[in-house]
Amino acid sequence: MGSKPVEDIIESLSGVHFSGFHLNGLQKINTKVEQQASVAESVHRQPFVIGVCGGAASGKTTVCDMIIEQLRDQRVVLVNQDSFYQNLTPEELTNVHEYNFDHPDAFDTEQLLLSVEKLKHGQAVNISKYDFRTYKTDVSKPRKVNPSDVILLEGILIFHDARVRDLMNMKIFVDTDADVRLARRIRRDTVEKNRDINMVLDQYSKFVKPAFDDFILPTKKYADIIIPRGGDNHVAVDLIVQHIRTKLGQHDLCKIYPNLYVIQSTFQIRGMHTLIRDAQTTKHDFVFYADRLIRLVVEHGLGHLPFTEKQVITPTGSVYTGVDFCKRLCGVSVIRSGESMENALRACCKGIKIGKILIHREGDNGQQLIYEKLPQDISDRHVLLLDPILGTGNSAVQAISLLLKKGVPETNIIFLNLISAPQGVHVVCKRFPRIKIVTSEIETGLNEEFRVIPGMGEFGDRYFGTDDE
Ligand SMILES: Nc1ncnc2c1ncn2[C@@H]1O[C@H](COP(=O)(O)OP(=O)(O)O)[C@@H](O)[C@H]1O
Ligand SMILES: Nc1ccn([C@@H]2O[C@H](COP(=O)(O)O)[C@@H](O)[C@H]2O)c(=O)n1
Ligand SMILES: [Mg+2]
Repeated sequence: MGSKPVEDIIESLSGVHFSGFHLNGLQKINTKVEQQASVAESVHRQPFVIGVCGGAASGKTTVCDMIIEQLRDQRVVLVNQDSFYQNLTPEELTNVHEYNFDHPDAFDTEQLLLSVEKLKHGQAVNISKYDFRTYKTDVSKPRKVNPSDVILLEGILIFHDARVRDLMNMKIFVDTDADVRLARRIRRDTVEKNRDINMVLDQYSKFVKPAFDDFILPTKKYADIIIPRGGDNHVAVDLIVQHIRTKLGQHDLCKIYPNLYVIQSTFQIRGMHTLIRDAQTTKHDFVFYADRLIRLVVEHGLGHLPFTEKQVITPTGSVYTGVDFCKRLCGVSVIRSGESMENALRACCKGIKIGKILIHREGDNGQQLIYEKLPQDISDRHVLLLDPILGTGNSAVQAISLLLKKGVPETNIIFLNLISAPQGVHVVCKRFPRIKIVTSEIETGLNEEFRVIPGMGEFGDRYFGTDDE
């Protein structure tokens, strides 16, 4: 390898980076679909689970409906604790007015746990709807509940069992005055459930009120958020939805590594990814949409540079207090695919110096740095390291190690890429906890050939058009 000229190596670069599968035949991709799907299943994103508790008729369902309505662009499912009411024995059915529907034992909590755990792990479950008239859960055809981004768990005793509470990422208690709850309950039970008002009042004083005091109210302390006035409280619901959106926008890895930034996904961004990941996309379109995405990543990365305050006078003679760009910066591209990001960086930072690093994989010896050309004063600069794909993290570790050896402080390095495999993120973030990584999507993982999946193929070949047969 030592005798091979740099140009030859650049020519034969497909396979240098562990990034994306080679486009050497769709058959290869097809035979791997099953395996990729199983990997995808095992590393699926954890849904955000929200528990909504409160007394009967406090407005739990109403609050859930409001959240679902506001999150209509997300996949949200509502799981009602009512669906896990135990079926009554014939004897209990005969004396149904003596049955305590507000006691924790009235629910099949083991079944509820099983269902929610399955949903959390990305599996669909069948959940029956509870029928308040027949007191049965199995009368109607069970509803197939698919795994979703958000799971709302609603019920009077949903905070009672610690194991169920532990499945929740957020706990909401709907706090509505007892008289309002009673008034609503009377209306609901007499009108919707066709029950006799005396029975409703009897049930309330015998079971509902004592159970509220003994089992429901004591779980209010577990709530992260208490909503007074239930569905009338639009401000509280708006804040909750905002929080859920922030959490959904964050990849689980961002919670582990605070220096990992995944740019906020939009349908435009998803659309661009769809195009560049499609093996059928033409070179022209690939370059066009990759450039758009790269520009977004670069702009986001620049946002992490330090700034100084600056005041200017506007044409109206007013003072505008703004900021001045960081001047001491440079780019470093990892040849060859990283060079695809240089134009976007130049377009954003006029006259920016851009250095280059070439890393090659040789046999089983791992990555080898074989070429570097960096600005002499690089140790005084903030460095934007450019490589569109973070796969195993081996190339990134080589590149970052070189920068550190050149005296660049770890905190001055911002690594920009289009897609990152979790494995690469772990490797880089653990080894260099103070660098920043900015990416536009986190991948499912790596296949057995260490290629990123779902990935987008050999980026350099597709971008520079060297993947033609
Ligand atoms: N803010 C509100 N104003 C008026 N009626 C309401 C309000 N919130 C809920 N309700 C009514 O009260 C009843 C109980 O509300 P619901 O959301 O089903 O409570 P829960 O799920 O806690 O039992 C329903 O008939 C609903 O239409
Ligand atoms: N067969 C049943 C089952 C339950 N209840 C009452 O429903 C209340 C819980 O439902 P929410 O929608 O209000 O959360 C609870 O207070 C039970 O008493 C019932 O009346 N009949
Ligand atoms: Mg309800």
